[in-house]
Amino acid sequence: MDKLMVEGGHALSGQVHISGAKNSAVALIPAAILADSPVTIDNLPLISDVEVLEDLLTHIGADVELAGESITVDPRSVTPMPLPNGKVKKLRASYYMMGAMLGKFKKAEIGLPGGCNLGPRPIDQHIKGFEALGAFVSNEQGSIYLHANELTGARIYLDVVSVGATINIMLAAVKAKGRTVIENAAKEPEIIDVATILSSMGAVIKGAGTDVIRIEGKDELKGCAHTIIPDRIEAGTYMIAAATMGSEVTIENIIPNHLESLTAKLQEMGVDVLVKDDAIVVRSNDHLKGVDIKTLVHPGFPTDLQQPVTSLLAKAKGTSIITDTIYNARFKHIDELRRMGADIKIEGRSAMVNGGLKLEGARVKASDLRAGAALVIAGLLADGVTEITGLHHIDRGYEALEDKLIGLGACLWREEMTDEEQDQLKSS
Ligand SMILES: CC(=O)N[C@H]1[C@@H](OP(=O)(O)OP(=O)(O)OC[C@H]2O[C@@H](n3ccc(=O)[nH]c3=O)[C@H](O)[C@@H]2O)O[C@H](CO)[C@@H](O)[C@@H]1O
Ligand SMILES: C=C(OP(=O)(O)O)C(=O)O
Repeated sequence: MDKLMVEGGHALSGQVHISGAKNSAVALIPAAILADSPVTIDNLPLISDVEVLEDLLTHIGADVELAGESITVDPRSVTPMPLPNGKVKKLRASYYMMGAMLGKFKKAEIGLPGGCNLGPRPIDQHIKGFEALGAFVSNEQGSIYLHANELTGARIYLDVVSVGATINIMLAAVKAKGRTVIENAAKEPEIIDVATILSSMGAVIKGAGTDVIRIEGKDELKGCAHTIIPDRIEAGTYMIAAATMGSEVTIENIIPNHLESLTAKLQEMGVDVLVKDDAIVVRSNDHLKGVDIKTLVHPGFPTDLQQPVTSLLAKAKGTSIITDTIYNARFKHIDELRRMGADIKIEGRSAMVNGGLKLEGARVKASDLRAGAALVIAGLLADGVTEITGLHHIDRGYEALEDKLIGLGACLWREEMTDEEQDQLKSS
């Protein structure tokens, strides 16, 4: 088991290339089994969530071939084999195997998903959607059992705007008889990406990216080729790192309007942000001021950038309040930032950051993916060396994080943990 050592104080400059979106990739790979012939997906992020999904698809009989950042899934031998806990627990998005297998086979047996521990993450809206399409759903001993005699299109109003439920219902509904309408649907760019691949397979989907999505089910879907959109959260993480430590950093291979809410907040703080066609240039300075931020569904400020941006707010002078309206317990990074000298208090769903204090390197633990990103950014800023454990969380969602940061001039490296350190980590 490794820990990440980050030596702070090095300015960042240069270009960083952004990978394909994790939250698209993890839906597109399960979607591939809906086709009757091979599906090729390009711009694949090389992250552990993707590796686990490849294993899950292989386990159910798909022929999966990887070539660099391209994956080809031949779904012709796939069977509705149960996917119990184990690998399924390693990521959140294994829940997309429910929608995809229900659509394909009218049955599925899948362990409850894992993913970042951000407080309660129910899947009641996914289940409500599957039931509306005609599935019988039960939850026994940590697994969800789904089966349907027939899937029939339905009108489904989501009580909570949910990315996962919207996509999962789309995956099942493309194979249902007749029309499905999802109301109060999520509008994140990854939903449009899923609609695009399903449309390339021959599905008819209208309204993805708005809060009403209409789907005409099809008996057969064909193979296709698809390129994943850039990862707006990875891009946002590098924008925040650049705003924290950058002289001039260009974030390349992105769709800038996916990042408007972050761009606006950075500008409000006094960061110079130049938006180009497929890149953003971030120039920082030492006179940043604190701002208030509220996370919202897209196109609002993404909850997945709430933790990384907290490290930047710790640098900015004055008080900032950051409120997470999506997850009320997404604050496990705060204790660790405090260990590094940050002055942050939590009140309900908000963190109050008294910024402008010096941070010192410390031993800290990443409790989840974006907490890890927050600690790396704090480590870049802090005096001395920060030791970060819990790297498996970071590896779920950031391709080549160290290489990309080293390319910008940061100083960081992995070291193997001693047996004693591993024991301490397990008992903490
Ligand atoms: C793999 C993936 O794409 N993960 C993203 C996805 O997670 P995920 O799809 O799990 O998040 P949702 O959009 O579903 O969750 C939004 C909110 O709705 C609640 N909820 C959700 C479903 C449900 O059935 N019932 C319910 O109450 C959740 O607890 C949460 O408070 O969107 C989140 C919100 O943008 C992001 O943080 C995650 O990075
Ligand atoms: C919360 C996240 O991921 P997941 O939903 O996969 O746990 C994230 O990407 O920040």
